[in-house]
Amino acid sequence: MLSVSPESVALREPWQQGFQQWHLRSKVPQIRYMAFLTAMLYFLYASIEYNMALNFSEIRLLVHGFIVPGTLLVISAMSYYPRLYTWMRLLLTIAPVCAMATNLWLNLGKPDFAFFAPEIYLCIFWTFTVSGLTLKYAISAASVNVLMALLMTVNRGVNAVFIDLHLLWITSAFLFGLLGGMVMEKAQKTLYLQQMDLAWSASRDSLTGLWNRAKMTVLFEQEKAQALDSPAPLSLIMLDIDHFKQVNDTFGHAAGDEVLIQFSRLLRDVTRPQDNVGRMGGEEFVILLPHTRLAEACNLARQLQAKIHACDFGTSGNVTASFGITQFRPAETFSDILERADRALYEAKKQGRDCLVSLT
Ligand SMILES: Nc1nc2c(ncn2[C@@H]2O[C@H](COP(=O)(O)OP(=O)(O)OP(=O)(O)O)[C@@H](O)[C@H]2O)c(=O)[nH]1
Repeated sequence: MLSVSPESVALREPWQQGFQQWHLRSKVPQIRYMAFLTAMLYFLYASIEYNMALNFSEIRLLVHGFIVPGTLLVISAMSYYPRLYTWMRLLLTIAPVCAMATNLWLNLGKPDFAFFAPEIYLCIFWTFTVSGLTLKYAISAASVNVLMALLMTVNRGVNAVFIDLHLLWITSAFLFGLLGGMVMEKAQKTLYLQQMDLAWSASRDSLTGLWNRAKMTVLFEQEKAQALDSPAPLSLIMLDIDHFKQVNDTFGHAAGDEVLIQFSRLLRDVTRPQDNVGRMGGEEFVILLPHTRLAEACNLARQLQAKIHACDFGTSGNVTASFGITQFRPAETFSDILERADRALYEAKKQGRDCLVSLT
């Protein structure tokens, strides 16, 4: 069973906004198929009504056989076009209200009202659990419907024997519908958070919270596409803490971990929001710098070096790092640019560490 830790939730930025977008998207297939199925059932409803030779049978045929299913089929078709989603939801919110109003208009005060009353209850329940509307919209539409049904039927045109049952069914439809809608939305929220949790742990280094190697590869591909499109420069810094083995050997593995965490925080603080900082493993880090030339990357590396010098890493005191810096060449892969940065870093280590080497 997956658990959603508050820490990772907090690190995931404003997830509510992400959830709303994800939730709306996840509802699209439901809206598509349920609108289609409901349209088919309305065709059936219209044909039964027509065969019963009721009052207003032409109007019933027009409403239940054309207007309502027509609207539902339009909603179903709109689900294929993302740019129409706002209109699709609006229509879907209005549709049950129109269906309810039409039912009351056609049947209220008639002796056979009770035959057609189930559509009222079903409509309320449908809005919450079947329609595909999110809870907020479903509550709005169902509340309007309940108010309308109550105002129009209580003391007006509904048989006194039937009224208590009528009220019971309206209340039940609303409460069961609301409960169903709430349970579904809660389940989807949990699912979304679990999905986010999995995505988070699959892309992050668990010790430092920086991007891991796999995610850095993906980010590189995205930045590369943008760099080629714009076109714009893209640079990379590879840095490695010097003599880190000694930190572990002298102060213990826990102190070494603390240095890695603090070092990562420093990298995040000094870099810009658009820069991607990753831990490639051990005490080796990579920073991908979009819209940055080699000379600018060297400046940033110098700033980092100064911050590292000035930082007190607790038990372990001061540490230094070596830097390999390079700029992206069109058509090269992540392995290619890493290999060049690694050569520069090796050279920096060879030159005595705590220094920068750049390779074009
Ligand atoms: N505490 C801690 N240590 C780690 C972690 N991952 C790797 N190490 C240690 O990092 C050390 C890296 O040592 P080396 O590769 O010899 O590098 P170095 O001592 O920094 O030497 P230079 O890079 O040549 O300056 C090893 O002792 C690893 O055990 C980690 O997650 N936590």
